[in-house]
Amino acid sequence: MIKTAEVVINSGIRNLTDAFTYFIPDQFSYLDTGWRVVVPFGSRQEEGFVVAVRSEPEGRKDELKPIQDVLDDDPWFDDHMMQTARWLSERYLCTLAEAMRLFIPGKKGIRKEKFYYLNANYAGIFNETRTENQAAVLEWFRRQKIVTMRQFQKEFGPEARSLIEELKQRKLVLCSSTVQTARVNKYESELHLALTGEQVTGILPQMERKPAQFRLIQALLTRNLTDADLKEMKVSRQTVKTLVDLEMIKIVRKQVMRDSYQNVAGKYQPVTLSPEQENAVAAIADALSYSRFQSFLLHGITGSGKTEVYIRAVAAVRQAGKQAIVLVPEIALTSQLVQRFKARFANDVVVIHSKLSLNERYDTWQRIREETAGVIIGARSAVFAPAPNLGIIILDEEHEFTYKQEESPYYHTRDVAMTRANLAQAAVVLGSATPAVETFYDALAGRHVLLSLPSRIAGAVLPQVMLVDMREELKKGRRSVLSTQLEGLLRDTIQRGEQAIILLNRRGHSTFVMCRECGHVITCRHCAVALTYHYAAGMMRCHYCDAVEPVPTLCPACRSRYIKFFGTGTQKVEQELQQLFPDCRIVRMDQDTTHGKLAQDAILSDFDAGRYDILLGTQMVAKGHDLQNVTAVGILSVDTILNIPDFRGAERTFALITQAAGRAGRGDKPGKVVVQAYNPEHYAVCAAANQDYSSFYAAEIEFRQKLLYPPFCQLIKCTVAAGMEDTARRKAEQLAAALKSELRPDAGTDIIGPFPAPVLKVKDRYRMIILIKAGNLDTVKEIIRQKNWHTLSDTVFDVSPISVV
Ligand SMILES: Nc1ncnc2c1ncn2[C@@H]1O[C@H](COP(=O)(O)OP(=O)(O)OP(=O)(O)O)[C@@H](O)[C@H]1O
Ligand SMILES: [Zn+2]
Repeated sequence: MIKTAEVVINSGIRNLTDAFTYFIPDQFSYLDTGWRVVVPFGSRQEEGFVVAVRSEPEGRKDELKPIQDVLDDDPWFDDHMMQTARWLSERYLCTLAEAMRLFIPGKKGIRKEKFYYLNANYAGIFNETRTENQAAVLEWFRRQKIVTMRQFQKEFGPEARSLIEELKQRKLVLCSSTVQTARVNKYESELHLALTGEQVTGILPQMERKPAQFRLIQALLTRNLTDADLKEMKVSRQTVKTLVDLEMIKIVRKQVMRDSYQNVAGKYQPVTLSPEQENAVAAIADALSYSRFQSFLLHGITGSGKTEVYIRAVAAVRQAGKQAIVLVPEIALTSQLVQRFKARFANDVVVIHSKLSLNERYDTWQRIREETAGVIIGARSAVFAPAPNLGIIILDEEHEFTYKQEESPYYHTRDVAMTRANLAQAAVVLGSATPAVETFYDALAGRHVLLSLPSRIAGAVLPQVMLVDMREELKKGRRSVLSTQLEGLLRDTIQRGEQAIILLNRRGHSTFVMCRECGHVITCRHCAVALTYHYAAGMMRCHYCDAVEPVPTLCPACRSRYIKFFGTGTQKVEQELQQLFPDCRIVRMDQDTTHGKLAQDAILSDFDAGRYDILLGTQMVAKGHDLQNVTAVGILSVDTILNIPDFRGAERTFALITQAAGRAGRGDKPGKVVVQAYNPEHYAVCAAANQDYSSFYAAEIEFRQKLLYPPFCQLIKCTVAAGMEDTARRKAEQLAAALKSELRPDAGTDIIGPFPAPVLKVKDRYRMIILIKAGNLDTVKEIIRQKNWHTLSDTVFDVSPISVV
């Protein structure tokens, strides 16, 4: 019998749904499910994941290719990860490899490197073809034996590439490639004593005449020393060498873990929990003590102290020797939370985010796997952190849409968290002031234990909200984007030396550029949307594909000169504010001002330190910040979201207004909020102005039930894209027809569309949408899988989409 492995290939190719069988050579006989390996695949070498091993008859050996190499010292995927990956691939219609790669740092575990060497038979050809230049290169090659392109470029500069190509064509130089793990460990040497303490005491007196050696040995008696320590102690290399040669001390190579958050620290100020916090913590701790799966919805109004509850729950988990994953919607906007956790748990905390280098990511993964890190903070991908001993997963601001991945696999972090925790018999805490409608529905149905924090900490109250009807303002002849009421509120606030936040969910200066004569709106060449005017850059920009164009002086349609800017973005509001309050210090925060790595952090901490009076920006300004001196918030026409034809429009509007309003009056001074709306009668706007989740939920759940939307049905959004509008339409119609004919009429499934996406063209691709609604998606998914529709290159199936448009 021989041993074989079923391997899925980590190549990122979506239509590679099958596993391939490889022969396991004797030296790798220990291989089992979950190992990462290198296998020959076509003419290349690829990374593969072993998903099963078998014994097969000897005869099979000749048909199979062998596994070439093994990537790690132990299996990367444990049993729970494997099960979670299988579940992901079932639920979200992706391949097993696509699901498994979510668990590894970076998308690939291997790196390919090409190297070049002289053709062994070169001598003959060499003599005929030498030019001076080539001779020099060949001579260099002969000395180097094997070179990489990088080494070659270093020696021969920018011409290197064409030189090598030429030599390759003449067969003077040959090329081959190797595969290496993508990971590069970092090591540091450390000095240790090679003698026992007793031996040292014996010889120390004799060393007094050698003060440098004496000092070094004495220091080593208390601790091991790094290079940095030696430098500081001014110990010379010679001293070290002498003692090493005498075998009194030894140099030990030690792996160092890179951690860019190592120096983030703060002082933890223990607080006395409010009775409600106390209840919540007790309920979670109770579930933890039984080590069984339990999920909680922590519904606490803004400023009710949810973070403190998370910290206590995590402390309980750590005390039990288990690990905690704390998920946040966006790491760049969460430095306050990270600081509070670092203050409490110091370097037991690791932070995962997209800007980590691949190597730091590997180090972080290692610390998690070895359980030397117990608190893992990160955005959605951190739900895949390889914690072997999981006790709790927390989702802060669980309603945020960033928890849904908008590319394949289209997973929702909340669902993954529930699945992982269930396997690990761990707890899940979903925290929010404005829970997702589906989450609250599940809590009422008993699927999550509902914990409430109905009041703000330490007697602080929710801010007073004033709802302003902007249509009335216009009737009164006020054309400014700021209502009279908001202008008054800002004036008072600044006069008192307090701060204000203004939210507008559109960046740029003007949201479209139009010819007044013929009505022509300037649109992107690649996308079916109007270009936005950006004042600072003096350019128009597409918010879908980032294309930039100059503002024309003449209308491209009618040659008129009456080009005008319409609509309002954050840049324009900034100008208007500056005109109204010339002495006021204003800072803007939106995608245009936050390109740098820590720009958002810097803006927030400057604002918190009082270096500005007004913080103005897109939704970024509304998220979770706890700023003591902010007493006023202005919310400008956020209800335009309601015009987007999507069933989550009301939920988004309610959450955004409530969260933004919740930034006011968190310190000891009361807050005031002005909400400017064009739809002030809409239940989402009214309920948000009253900061009343229950009345919003009651209205919203009725709407969802009436029109049959989640949680009363399940959805798949299918998008068909093509370079030509006709092609996209035809393909979508064919797919919709095929779906309908495959489904039995009584299957309780509804196929809607195809209809054009609201922005029909993005990046030169036309997009048609088909919506599949069903009480249960199992049959539909089975059909899609059988027909292999999910592997079509121009078709995407988004299971449980965040929006239907
Ligand atoms: N028991 C307590 N005693 C005193 N202060 C507390 C207590 N619990 C929390 N706080 C403080 O109250 C403030 C609000 O808490 P926190 O930021 O956790 O609220 P939150 O519920 O997360 O709010 P949001 O949903 O608006 O982000 C913080 O400054 C926090 O330090
Ligand atoms: Zn565009």
